[in-house]
Amino acid sequence: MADPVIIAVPKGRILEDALPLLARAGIEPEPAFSDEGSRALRFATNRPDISLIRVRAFDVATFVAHGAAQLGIVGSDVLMEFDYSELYAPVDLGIGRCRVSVAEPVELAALDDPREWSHVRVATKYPALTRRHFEARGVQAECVKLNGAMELAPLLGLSSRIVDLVSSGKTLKENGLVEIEVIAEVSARLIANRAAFKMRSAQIGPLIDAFRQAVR
Ligand SMILES: Nc1ncnc2c1ncn2[C@@H]1O[C@H](COP(=O)(O)OP(=O)(O)OP(=O)(O)O)[C@@H](O)[C@H]1O
Ligand SMILES: O=P(O)(O)OC[C@H]1O[C@H](OP(=O)(O)OP(=O)(O)O)[C@H](O)[C@@H]1O
Repeated sequence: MADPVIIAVPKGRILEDALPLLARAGIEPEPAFSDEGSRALRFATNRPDISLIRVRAFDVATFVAHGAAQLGIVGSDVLMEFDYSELYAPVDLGIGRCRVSVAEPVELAALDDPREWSHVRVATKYPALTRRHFEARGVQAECVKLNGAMELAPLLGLSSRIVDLVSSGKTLKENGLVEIEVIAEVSARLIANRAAFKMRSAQIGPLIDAFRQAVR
């Protein structure tokens, strides 16, 4: 039998919504997969030709881009940050909906005019996306890379603005920040390694179709 197709799935918040989607696509992982307490990283499924790995959200794109996994589920925020040419993102899965936005303290927003900026210092998990966004309108962005808790940066003087994910807006509100600009809408995508998609189309093509059907 051909090697199993490996699907990389992020742990964290997308995992919960990804499980019903996998089930609708006919993929039932072994029970340990949805047990956050399990230390295993690779899991079997009801399909002997498919196995799953559970990795950090940003690493899903890396595993698939390098062909270590053939398919993956990842937020479009991650795809925009990395911009990997080896990835093909054929299906919008409609889960993990949020937006990438610029935010700043309420008091600053009352006086601020973003059209006058020529330079901005931003704390973010998305430095490439942020630089690209501001460059497009002639603003130089100096990014301080953080991996979480971006909302603390303005409170503690690390940067006056942040670029982060916003969904309900609760995190911004509780930290005295307001959204001043939406950079992009985000949702999770099914991604495929382009070379694997070409070389193993008989295995991977029907799986992509199964995900397409599952989101209908
Ligand atoms: N508030 C949110 N609402 C909806 N989707 C979100 C939200 N926050 C994050 N996401 C989506 O879920 C993905 C993973 O986010 P999550 O917060 O689980 O990762 P993380 O904890 O930052 O990851 P890691 O622990 O690997 O750094 C994001 O890339 C994004 O696409
Ligand atoms: O607008 P809201 O509904 O409040 O959601 C936004 C929050 O969700 C994400 O963080 P998450 O909770 O995933 O934690 P993290 O800091 O580990 O990324 C994001 O980084 C924001 O902090």
